Amino acid sequence: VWAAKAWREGDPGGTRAGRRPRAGSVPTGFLDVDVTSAPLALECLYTPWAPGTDSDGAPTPQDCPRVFSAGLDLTEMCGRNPAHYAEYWKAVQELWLRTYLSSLVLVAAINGACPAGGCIIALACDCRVLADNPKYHIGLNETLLGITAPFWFKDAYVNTIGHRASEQALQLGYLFPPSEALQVGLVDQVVPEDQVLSTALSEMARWLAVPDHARQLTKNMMRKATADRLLRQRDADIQNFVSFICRDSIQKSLQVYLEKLRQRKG
Ligand SMILES: CCCCC/C=C\C/C=C\CC/C=C/CC(=O)SCCNC(=O)CCNC(=O)[C@H](O)C(C)(C)COP(=O)(O)OP(=O)(O)OC[C@H]1O[C@@H](n2cnc3c(N)ncnc32)[C@H](O)[C@@H]1OP(=O)(O)O
Repeated sequence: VWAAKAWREGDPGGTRAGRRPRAGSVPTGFLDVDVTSAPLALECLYTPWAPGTDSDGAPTPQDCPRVFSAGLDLTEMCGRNPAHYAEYWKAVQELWLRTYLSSLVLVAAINGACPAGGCIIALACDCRVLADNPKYHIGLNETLLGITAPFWFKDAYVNTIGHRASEQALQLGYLFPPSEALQVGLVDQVVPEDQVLSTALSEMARWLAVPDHARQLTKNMMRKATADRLLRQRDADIQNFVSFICRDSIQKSLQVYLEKLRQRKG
């Protein structure tokens, strides 16, 4: 995810400088969210979680080829205690709210698989450019893990692809290949893999050409109601998540899913 400031400074690679956790950052287990300077924190957003990385530093696209984001780190939702789940979910909410409500222009350059939590971060951006590779699926696949997408994931989906398409895709846990993602409006452009970053930069230029104050006010006008819905019930959402994830049946489902992933690897 590239944010406007780094682009303006002509140094998108400068985003790498912020990879390591800094003082004031919240260890989320998938990304370090700087609670002291929200807009700055967004400059170093990369992927929530990707194979081969850990919470010591956010991965870069180069570190994890083929994966934009594997979604939320399932090991954070398995075999832990309720206090851990509550803290984790609060951080997930915080990440989404800050991304979704950012006044910066955010363009998602999606150069790999983008399931669930990865999709939700991409959806929080203003625009999505996806590499044309049949393996790069995007969508909310929670039901296939035996879990439910929270209402605010669903809201972001509905806002982007509409009610009927969301209803179907959410129930089926469907992951869209690039051509279908474009067709349904889940992404805005599908381009050859080596053109993802240049296309994202062109998109960024297009959005930045609009007077900032007008664009920001409009963005806020369009997004406020959705964000407010979560803001009004953040604590209840955390409690729902904790009681849901603590269920024996859900823990079992997640463990089975993780085990399948590990076996698939071997
Ligand atoms: C009625 C009341 C309702 C109340 C509801 C309230 C709240 C809602 C409740 C819960 C919502 C929780 C929301 C979760 C959102 C998510 O993001 S869930 C995560 C979804 N992600 C996935 O399904 C992706 C799974 N991964 C893959 O498909 C592949 O890994 C990949 C991304 C396509 C990459 O493939 P690749 O071949 O490159 O890598 P590997 O498959 O070999 O993976 C390597 C390694 O990584 C492990 N792993 C993969 N994904 C995850 C993950 N998301 N978390 C943790 N670990 C992961 C994989 O197991 C391998 O591990 P290793 O063998 O130990 O190296």
